[in-house]
Amino acid sequence: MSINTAPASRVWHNRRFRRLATVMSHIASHRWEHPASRAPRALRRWLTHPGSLTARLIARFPGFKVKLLRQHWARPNRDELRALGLKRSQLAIVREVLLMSGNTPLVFAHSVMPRSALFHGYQRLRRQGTKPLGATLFANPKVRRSALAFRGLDKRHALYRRAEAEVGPLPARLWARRSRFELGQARILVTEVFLPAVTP
Ligand SMILES: C=C(O[C@@H]1C=C(C(=O)O)C=C[C@H]1O)C(=O)O
Repeated sequence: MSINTAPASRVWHNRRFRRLATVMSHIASHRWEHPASRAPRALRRWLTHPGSLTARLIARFPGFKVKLLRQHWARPNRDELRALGLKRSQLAIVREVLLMSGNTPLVFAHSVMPRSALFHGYQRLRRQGTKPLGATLFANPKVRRSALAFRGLDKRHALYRRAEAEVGPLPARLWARRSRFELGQARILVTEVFLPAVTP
């Protein structure tokens, strides 16, 4: 019977390396990334569509409507603060909607609009109501959109849990995209979580 005679230090280093590899792969699977290559093929065209998601949904689904869930002052999630360059203490208006086809939810959208953006550039968004955000943003030629970033979401992510709270049980993994809409110095962050009905 061979006994593992590797010096204790090498065993320790292997354990440490395995732990580091586990942490790195956890971070990697929880990073917003640019290629949507890991997303299901059927969803990739939706995820990477550069234009208005509202317009694309209206073209493909009957009875489009925006169900406003809430639009309130709140503290953005930690990864949203980073994406908008905000400090932890800074509040923003958080707008959450379901984009629907009749009574079927298609997308859970979560938009973060910092106070500075609402008073310097995006004044009209304070009273957006059930008018799709995209109708306002894409109508303004001065608005610039950042590159789209993508990630898979599961129960560990706050936006997965919010979507599930609104629409009920969901598949274990959803795919989302997000981008910044910039108007001069003003910027808002829009995240769209795609629900199963988008790719029936
Ligand atoms: C940015 C767009 O606006 C859509 C409508 C939203 C809303 O009304 O809150 C939020 C995100 C988008 O899915 C778009 O149509 O691309």
